[in-house]
Amino acid sequence: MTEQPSPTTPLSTSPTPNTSPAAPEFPAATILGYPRIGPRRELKKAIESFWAGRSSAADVETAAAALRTRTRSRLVELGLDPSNASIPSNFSYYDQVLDAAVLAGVVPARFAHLADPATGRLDLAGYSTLARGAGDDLPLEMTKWFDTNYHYLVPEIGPDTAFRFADDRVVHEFAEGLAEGVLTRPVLVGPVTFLLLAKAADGAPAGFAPIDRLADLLPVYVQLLTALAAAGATWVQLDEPALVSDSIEATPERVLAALVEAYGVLSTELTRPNRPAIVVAAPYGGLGSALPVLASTDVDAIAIDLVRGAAPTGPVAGLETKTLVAGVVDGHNIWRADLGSALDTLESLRGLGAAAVAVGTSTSLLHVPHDVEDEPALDPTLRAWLAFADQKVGEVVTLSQGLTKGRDAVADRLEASRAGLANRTQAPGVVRPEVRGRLADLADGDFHRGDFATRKSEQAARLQLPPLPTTTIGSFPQTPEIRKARAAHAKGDLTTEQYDAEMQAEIRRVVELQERIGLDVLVHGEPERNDMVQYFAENLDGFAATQNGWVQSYGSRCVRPPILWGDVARPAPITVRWSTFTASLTNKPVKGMLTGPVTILAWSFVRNDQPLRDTANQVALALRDEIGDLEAAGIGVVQVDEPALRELLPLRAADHAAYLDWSVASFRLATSGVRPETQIHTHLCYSEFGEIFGAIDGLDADVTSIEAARSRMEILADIAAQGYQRGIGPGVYDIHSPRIPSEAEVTELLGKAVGSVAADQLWVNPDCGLKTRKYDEVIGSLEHIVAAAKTVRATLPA
Ligand SMILES: CN1c2c(nc(N)[nH]c2=O)NC[C@@H]1CNc1ccc(C(=O)N[C@@H](CCC(=O)N[C@@H](CCC(=O)N[C@@H](CCC(=O)O)C(=O)O)C(=O)O)C(=O)O)cc1
Ligand SMILES: N[C@@H](CCS)C(=O)O
Ligand SMILES: [Zn+2]
Repeated sequence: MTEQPSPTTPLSTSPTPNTSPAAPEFPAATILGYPRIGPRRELKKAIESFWAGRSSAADVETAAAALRTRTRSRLVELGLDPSNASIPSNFSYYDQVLDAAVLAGVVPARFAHLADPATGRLDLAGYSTLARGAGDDLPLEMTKWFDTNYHYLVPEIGPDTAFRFADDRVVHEFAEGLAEGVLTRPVLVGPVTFLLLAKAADGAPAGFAPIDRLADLLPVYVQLLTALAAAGATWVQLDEPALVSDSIEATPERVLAALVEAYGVLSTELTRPNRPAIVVAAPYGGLGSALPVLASTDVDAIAIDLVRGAAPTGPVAGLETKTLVAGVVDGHNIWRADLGSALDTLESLRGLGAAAVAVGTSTSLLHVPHDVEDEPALDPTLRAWLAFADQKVGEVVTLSQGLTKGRDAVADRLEASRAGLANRTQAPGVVRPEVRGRLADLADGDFHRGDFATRKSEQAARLQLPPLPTTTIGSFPQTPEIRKARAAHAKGDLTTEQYDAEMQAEIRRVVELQERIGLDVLVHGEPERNDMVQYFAENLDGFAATQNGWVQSYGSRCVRPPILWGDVARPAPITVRWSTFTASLTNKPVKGMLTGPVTILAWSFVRNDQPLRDTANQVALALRDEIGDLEAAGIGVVQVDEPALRELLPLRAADHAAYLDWSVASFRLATSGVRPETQIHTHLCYSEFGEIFGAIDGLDADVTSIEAARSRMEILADIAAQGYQRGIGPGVYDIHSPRIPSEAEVTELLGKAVGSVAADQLWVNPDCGLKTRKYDEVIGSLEHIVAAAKTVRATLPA
């Protein structure tokens, strides 16, 4: 964030014809992006230290620059060419969509005072405030990035938003690479996706959509491309994943028209060498009808996802002037590629008539950990089946050599790939007959509970709850002490007995706190869990956990997705001792807490050798046994979280029904073995749920808690309109923000809720778990929630 960008100049209204000289050759091997957080989460540590006031913005910049240097030199070492734009420059301090907003000066009015009045630029503190909020000023909304566990910040755009080229960090980082002898390829969110992912700013007239502002935004991209060309960039990558999704709030015609307009302007308004050559990348799925449209524009290369999407079956008009970048190496999962069949695919693409075919990854490698060689504790047999980001770079390089020099040139690596895959099918644990037998014996009755009315009255008699019962979603703050204890236990500095005693002490504190605040259904707070998926994976057969396999989930927050490699079974009860210990501390009902099968799959790297339905049902059977044990131990309420139910929804509408069929069935398989008086809850968050409302109903949970605070309960009207009968807990406290909602605010939200759904359906709870919050925020918020529930209860007819 150093140099001054040039002031905005208006675009001429009639594009000049494209008279550019031929584009420079696209690199034969590339990746669409590389992890940004660092192999030891260096960026997370640097930025969190800045937020905590322990270091300066300059310290963060030093750490970030070191990370970028390391990335460039590592990619050269792995075989990418430093001289031909094969190395992406895709750094971000928090999120690439936020970066695009900041680049274009899209700062919501509530944060406008943070920007430099002359340039519109934000410093690191201002940039962080957009992401994290300040006082009563809410941060940008965060939501799922396509069907991944990455989350982006949603830009707010209105009819009057002034676009300007406000931040040239991308240019600066390009120049930084060049100074080190590496000609990188800057990567940005493309203009169409940027606007399609944005939401209308508050106060925008009905019917306004951010994509209506495309013509006003494009001059910023023109200026950016000009600045990049002046700095020496030969290629720029514009990511347009919105093109592969049907869940975008615009008609397909509108999206395609925007595509033509955007790339028409960008490729003809400027002629090379006044702009870099443009590669448009479409990760996460097939382009469908957008491919011929994109091919008809003057962009210079198109990167397609051939892991999720299929190659076109015949020549595509317009491709003859473009490079087709074939994403044959999976950027989204960690299995080693079948190099032989990838080469078959690459060779077949020659028939499409493209000017050249280059080898790439299907998506950015943002979604996979850095290096499998950094996992010394992994079983060597399993390790040989895996490719993390660094190994995928090697695969891309090998494939490009195979494509250009012939298979003989890479025969040894093709053979190693084949042998690795052959061994995978034979290894012990991959197929367990007893698990397969149990699945084969399932009958329809295993997926259904009895009727809801009976369940409702039996549960009411057992639980004796007041109207508008209050509860939380499960986790309480994961304090540094808890994390330190877990790290010490892992190192052997704390015995298991000592560790368990510390966790029990934490549970005792959490129970006392909930009783003091007056919550109705208590939780144990999940202190013993490093993560809601990893913890279960560590306790189930068929999974492996990593030590350093961190993947960015949002901002500075990371996860270590487990590797689901074999048939899944539960060797012993997992949560029962924690829940029964909790129940022994209180007379109030205690809610057992589990993660559901779909979410366990969504947040793991899942085996790709059998249908997801079968893997989900294996996980579901393990959970069904766990729920049975909780019930037998006297736990009357069990919550099975499915925050990722919406995340795995396929991007193409045609694939929805099949997905919802298996995902809903796996939840029901997990939860339908209980007696009517046992209350099953589920919890959903991090997404818009309108599209899958029928599936939520189909889960047949007695109570569903759902994110709603930020959208001010809008979802409830839909729920009521659909005749939903079961319990519903719309979140009244946005846990993504450090802000403590006032009692009056929660009372107002609850008042709205009782106006939408029947009071006897309504539960009162936060939006999500409290693990990322601090105790001082949580205590105040929960006190306000309980007080508001009491106030609204008093208004209900007797
Ligand atoms: C609910 N969400 C989740 C998603 N995905 C998951 N897999 N899990 C989720 O909960 N997706 C949607 C949402 C939002 N996403 C996230 C993702 C990540 C976090 C989060 O808080 N991550 C933590 C790391 C959690 C973890 O694994 N903790 C471990 C290790 C902790 C650690 O860093 N240890 C230190 C040593 C400790 C010390 O000495 O102080 C180390 O290893 O260096 C644990 O607790 O044991 C994060 O910090 O990023 C939240 C929501
Ligand atoms: N039970 C989990 C759900 C998060 S989505 C928690 O409370 O953290
Ligand atoms: Zn949640």
